[in-house]
Formats: sequence, structure tokens, C-alpha cells
Amino acid sequence: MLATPSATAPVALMRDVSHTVQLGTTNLTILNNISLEIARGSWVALTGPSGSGKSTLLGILAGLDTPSHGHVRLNDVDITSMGEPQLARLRNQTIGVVFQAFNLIPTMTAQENVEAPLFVHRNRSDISQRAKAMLELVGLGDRRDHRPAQLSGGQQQRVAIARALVTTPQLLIADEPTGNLDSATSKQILDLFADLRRQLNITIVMVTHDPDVAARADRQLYLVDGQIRHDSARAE
Ligand SMILES: Nc1ncnc2c1ncn2[C@@H]1O[C@H](COP(=O)(O)OP(=O)(O)OP(=O)(O)O)[C@@H](O)[C@H]1O
Repeated sequence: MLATPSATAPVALMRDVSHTVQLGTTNLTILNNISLEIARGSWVALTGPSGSGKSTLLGILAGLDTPSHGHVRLNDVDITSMGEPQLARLRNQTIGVVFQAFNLIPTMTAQENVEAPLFVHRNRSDISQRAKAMLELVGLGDRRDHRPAQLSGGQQQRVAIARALVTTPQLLIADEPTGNLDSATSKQILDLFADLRRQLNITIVMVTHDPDVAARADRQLYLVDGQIRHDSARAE
């Protein structure tokens, strides 16, 4: 059994995290000694130049990648030494992920895309109802039978958000969630993030290059060369 998270513990925590990959005979340091706490219910924007390590940090925070050094805790549980089956279960319960390119399955309807993560371990009888309710929550109750190609970019991202949140995770990880959208649609998606955060009490960590998008978060982290150069939570 996984421990029940304490309401005050950070939803995610990194301690002295470094990540190095070997390129031929040289070691490339992608993340350099990062320590970070993500408060429950916060909305954090991760910004920084291309190649500064943002996606790598997000992947490690989500338990999709293991750092070469240091520790990551999700809901007060150290995931760095966890085996894959246990980690996969923790990820499924704790984390929802949204990507720039939506990554929906093109042959499936919106409803089927949102149902997909529930097939892992939930009671199958309520899968259809839960996916339907989630699509209604993101404003797509009338598009359940549409396939991705029959939806606009903003609608596809709404389906992806519904799919990420249908397992009731506490942490939503988003890598450039508005990167493929025009500015009006981006604003609608960010408004949806704000609504969902309030309604579902989720924590959001998103990577963005866009200062206007980052400004919607209540904390901004600026990464340079694998290090946190600026943390608005620590600013004067
Ligand atoms: N598996 C890997 N092997 C070798 N180099 C890698 C690997 N993963 C990432 N890198 C390198 O690490 C650096 C950071 O990559 P990362 O994708 O985390 O940056 P980023 O800040 O998200 O960039 P962008 O804003 O362009 O998406 C880059 O220089 C990249 O080439």
C-alpha cells in the first residue's frame, strides 16, 4: 500500500538532483544539483532558454526518468529507489501529463482517449461515466464521439487534459501545453487550468517559453544550464 499523503507535505520534492548522460567519451551534465519543493495546490511555471534542462527536470519530477544523483519524493514517498511496477502505480495515481503535441490516439474517439488510463486498474463499470464527466468538465460534453482529427487544436488539448486528470492525480505536469495553440486558444486553456486547479485542488507544474503563459502561474522558476537561476518564491 502507498502511504496516504499528508495535507501539508509538498506534493513533490527534489533534493540535490543532478542528471548526467554519457555522450561518447564525455559526460554531459543536464541538471546540476537542484533542490526544490512544490507546494500542494501551487501553480509553477518552469522557464529558461532552450536546452537548459526544463523537460528533463519535468520528466524526473514525474518519475519518468531517474536522476543520476539525488532524491525525488512524490507525496512524501521517495521514488528514486522504487522498482518500475510500484513506480508505474504511483505515477498513475499521482500524476497527469499533458504535452505540446496533445499525443491523442488518432483512431479513438475523445471518450475512448479519456477512458484509456482508467483501464489499468480501476473497476471497469464506472469508466464510461468518469470519462464522460471529465469531458463535460473541460467543456467537451458534446464532442465525445469525435476523433482527434475532427477537433480543433484547443479541443484536442482539452481532451488531453481530461485524459490526464481522469485518474484524479494531485499533480498535473504540462510540457509547453499551449505551444501549438494561437494566443486566444492558449488563454482559454490557461483559464481551464485555473478552473480545474480550483475545482479539483490540483498542483500544476508547466514548462513554457512564453512569458505571458508563465505569468499565469503563482511561482516562476528560471533554469539556466541545469541550475535554478531564479525562483520567484525566493525573490524579495
Ligand atoms: N538522453 C539524452 N542524451 C543526450 N543529451 C540529452 C538527453 N536528453 C537531453 N539531452 C540534452 O540535455 C539538454 C537539456 O535538454 P532538455 O530537453 O531538458 O532542455 P529544455 O530546456 O527542455 O529545452 P527546450 O526548451 O529546447 O525544449 C539539451 O542540451 C539536450 O540536448
